[in-house]
Amino acid sequence: MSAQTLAVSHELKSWLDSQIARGCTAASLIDAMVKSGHPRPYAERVVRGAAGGEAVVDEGSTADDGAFSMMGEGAAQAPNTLVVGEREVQVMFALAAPRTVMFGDFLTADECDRLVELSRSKIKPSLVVDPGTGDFVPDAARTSEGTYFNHAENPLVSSIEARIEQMFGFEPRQQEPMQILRYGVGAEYSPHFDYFNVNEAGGRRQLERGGQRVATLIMYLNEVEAGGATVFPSIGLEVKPRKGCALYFESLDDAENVDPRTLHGGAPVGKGEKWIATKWIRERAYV
Ligand SMILES: O=C(O)CCC(=O)C(=O)O
Ligand SMILES: [Fe+2]
Repeated sequence: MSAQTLAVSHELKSWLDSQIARGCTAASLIDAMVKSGHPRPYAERVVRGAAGGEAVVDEGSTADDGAFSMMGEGAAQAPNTLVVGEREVQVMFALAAPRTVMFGDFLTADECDRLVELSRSKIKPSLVVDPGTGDFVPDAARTSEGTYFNHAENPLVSSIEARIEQMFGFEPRQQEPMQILRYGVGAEYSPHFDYFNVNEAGGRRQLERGGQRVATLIMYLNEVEAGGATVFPSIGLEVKPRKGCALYFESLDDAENVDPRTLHGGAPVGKGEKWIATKWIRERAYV
């Protein structure tokens, strides 16, 4: 299976074929898939492929039960382990709204160590998007240091980008470049939204670069001795960093509106340091 091939279960494929044969529109199929828990970008790509007569189904794929898309089937039926290419990713917890899922073993310990190693020499104080201009500027609310990797900058980054596509259906070009953050003792990232505010000039400027941020994946690269949780104050959720785990959340609700319940931040580190890699996902290709 190539990195670009989407995993589609045989059940989903036959359901799509039967619905298309009945004359259902692509839009209604996509809506039905979203209602049953599939991420919308995955649904759109699968349906577009199916309607064009080229539904992507891979007979030999071990991921053919749909990776993340399988999780929409309800807690009792949803698998606790997702097979993504050659990896087995654990589902640690799942919250329905805002859709938030913690995955274990998303990265290997070795992948985490290599990302930290490659970043250590090039990190600088972190920037945030200026609401007025849309430029990236330093900010007291974000006392971490950071750097980033361009798309496919090295084979490790490429393989993580491909894994995100296989797991969630987000093509690499929809993924912003991978951001790396390091927080020392006391460093934090105050609660914020990852989505852009259409009422601010800077937000509108960012929206021109591939649309809204629809989802975020925060990958934890080390064990933090104390503090450093990712906190969601509006819903009372606190996620402790665990090396190799990845926290996924969707910034848009089922009606495709930005969801203020996704307010989140990085709590101050109490002891040790905290390293994360973040992928923000756009509606369309990031330009
Ligand atoms: O440090 C954290 O846990 C949160 C990071 C974050 O919010 C982001 O990268 O957008
Ligand atoms: Fe964030």
